[in-house]
Amino acid sequence: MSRDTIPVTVLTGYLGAGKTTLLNRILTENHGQRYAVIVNEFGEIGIDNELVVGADEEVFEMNNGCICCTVRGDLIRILDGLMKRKGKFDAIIVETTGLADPAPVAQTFFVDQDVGQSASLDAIVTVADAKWLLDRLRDAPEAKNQIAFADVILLNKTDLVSREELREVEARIHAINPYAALHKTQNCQGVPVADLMNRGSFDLDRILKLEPHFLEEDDHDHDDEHDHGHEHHHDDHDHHAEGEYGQNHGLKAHGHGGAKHYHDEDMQSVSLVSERDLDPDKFMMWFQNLTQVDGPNLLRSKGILSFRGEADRFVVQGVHMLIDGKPQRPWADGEKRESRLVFIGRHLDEARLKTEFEACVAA
Ligand SMILES: Nc1nc2c(ncn2[C@@H]2O[C@H](COP(=O)(O)OP(=O)(O)OP(=O)(O)O)[C@@H](O)[C@H]2O)c(=O)[nH]1
Repeated sequence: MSRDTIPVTVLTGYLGAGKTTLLNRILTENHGQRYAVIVNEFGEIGIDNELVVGADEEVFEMNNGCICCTVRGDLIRILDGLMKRKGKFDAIIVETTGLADPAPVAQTFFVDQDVGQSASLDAIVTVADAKWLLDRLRDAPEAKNQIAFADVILLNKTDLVSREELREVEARIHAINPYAALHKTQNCQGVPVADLMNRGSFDLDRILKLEPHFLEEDDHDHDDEHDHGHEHHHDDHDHHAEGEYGQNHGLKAHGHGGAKHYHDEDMQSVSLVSERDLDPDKFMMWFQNLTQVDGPNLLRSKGILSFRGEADRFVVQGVHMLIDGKPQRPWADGEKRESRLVFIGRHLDEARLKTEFEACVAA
């Protein structure tokens, strides 16, 4: 890696695995580094940037689209803009949506000339959810690429699984990618930041074995141009890891130049906003019930809420039916008190969610 280039860490992992938890850890630890942070979200209203701590860092939002498709141009523009302010930060962290395939994001640092001259991909760090990863490897195409392309993997949420389950997930990860450094974590703790950042661990040769066309220039825009055929790639090499990686049968793939790229087209997001305060009891009862009943389809929910009579903003999080809620910080003077909630999942009934959310407004 050239000394003149800014190292970039791509933080990936499926919905709700713990990316923001890790990002917050990195930003709050005393390591003397200054980071510029780019956060990409699938929902149209930004929640993640509000959950990132550390007022010192500048956080650039990229909402309403997936970084590896429609908003990849935004990534290039933000990176170009950052490069004009070199010297103000030591490294860049890009947190992708849980639905992003990291391949085209990584590719940006090699095929875009301007970006490649000033920034270099240091590592792809993937946070994997010990509880849900095996399910997602079965039904979510992006999850497998996130593991396959990783240089470092945090197998997180070890508290939610038994030792046997953990061993099984670990074996599965190892079968897909035996090269990545694997750390087992709870709340992404315990791995020194120095093991994650500025390691120069991105290994282009390995990626070229996975994705022989990785360095080819894009030959069309980054619009959602999906090829509905079945892709069977990487069948031609013999290592067991890549052999397993190649079994993405029946998934919808589209290309960015050479890099094939998988996407779950059924995934949708619903964003809800209320300018009127919510009733905490009504909301929590609805949210609990919804996540229990619709949990299998509701992969991720998160919101920042204004509860009637409460001085603090309230943050709710859900990954399937596991939910969590806590006060965050007081609403600031002059800050607009509004509630924002995002659901990401399959077969979501937007009209119903909206009606039910509105019914939680305090009387
Ligand atoms: N039980 C448990 N919960 C965790 C752990 N790590 C994170 N969480 C919780 O999981 C939820 C999702 O964590 P995030 O860090 O927001 O996950 P994310 O990957 O950034 O989520 P998206 O950006 O929406 O894909 C939050 O409620 C976290 O508090 C863990 O090790 N154990």
